Amino acid sequence: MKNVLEVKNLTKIYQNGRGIRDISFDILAGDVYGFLGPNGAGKTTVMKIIMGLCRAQKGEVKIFGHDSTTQPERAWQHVGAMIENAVVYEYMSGYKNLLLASRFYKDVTPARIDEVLEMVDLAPFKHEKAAGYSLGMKQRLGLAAALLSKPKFMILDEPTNGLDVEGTVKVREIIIHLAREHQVTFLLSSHLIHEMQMVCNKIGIINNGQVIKEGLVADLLHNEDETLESFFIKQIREGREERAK
Ligand SMILES: Nc1ncnc2c1ncn2[C@@H]1O[C@H](COP(=O)(O)OP(=O)(O)OP(=O)(O)O)[C@@H](O)[C@H]1O
Repeated sequence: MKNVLEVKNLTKIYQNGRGIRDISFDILAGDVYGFLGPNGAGKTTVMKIIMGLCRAQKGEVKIFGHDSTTQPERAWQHVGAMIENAVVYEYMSGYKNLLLASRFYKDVTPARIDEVLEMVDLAPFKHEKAAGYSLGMKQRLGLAAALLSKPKFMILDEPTNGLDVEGTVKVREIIIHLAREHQVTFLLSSHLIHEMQMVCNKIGIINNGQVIKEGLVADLLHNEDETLESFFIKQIREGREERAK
């Protein structure tokens, strides 16, 4: 199985002394990799570095074998990402927002814009100004933008942030469909651990800027009663007790 993402010894310490330390992990083709961690653990920082939105002090990132610092265009060529909040121009319609986003890519046609609007259930609202969209609709517009170029690897930071139950289920269905039918590989972060258990085959738990546990969900959960949520809480509490010693 080929490596889609290789992260090695990534370190970034902000001026306040917080950040991430020596983070390493790989994502293989076909993985739906869930990044789990409490608030402030470092998930967004890792994703931002992978996408070149901030710079690491140490370490390297390779995407499809291309170094993100020395070969950024090749590294990000087949990547779709939504990190932190969706970038939405409020004074434009949903459709025009996507038209603007499509200029970054060579082959995105108006038909593809309509296709992604359908996928995220925004087609009926496509000519309305985004200023009138709810938070969940803006989030779905951001996801539509990330889907535009038919990426082979998607990085989604809290993709269900602000979505209602139906929106959350919709995002889950999109991820499962793309992973199964189109072999799209994913790196996802979410606080909704139950959601992550439904879509991810592999997880990495990050706490205090370090990966403290990683593996296939099927290998990590030892008995039928154990859920990803109970496993996660156990790891975080054990880590806290260890640090208190
Ligand atoms: N620009 C910044 N300046 C200073 N500190 C920062 C900055 N961005 C993040 N941090 C700190 O780095 C640590 C990791 O933050 P990060 O946003 O990566 O965590 P996270 O796991 O994504 O959190 P959340 O689940 O709350 O989104 C936190 O302690 C945070 O306060």
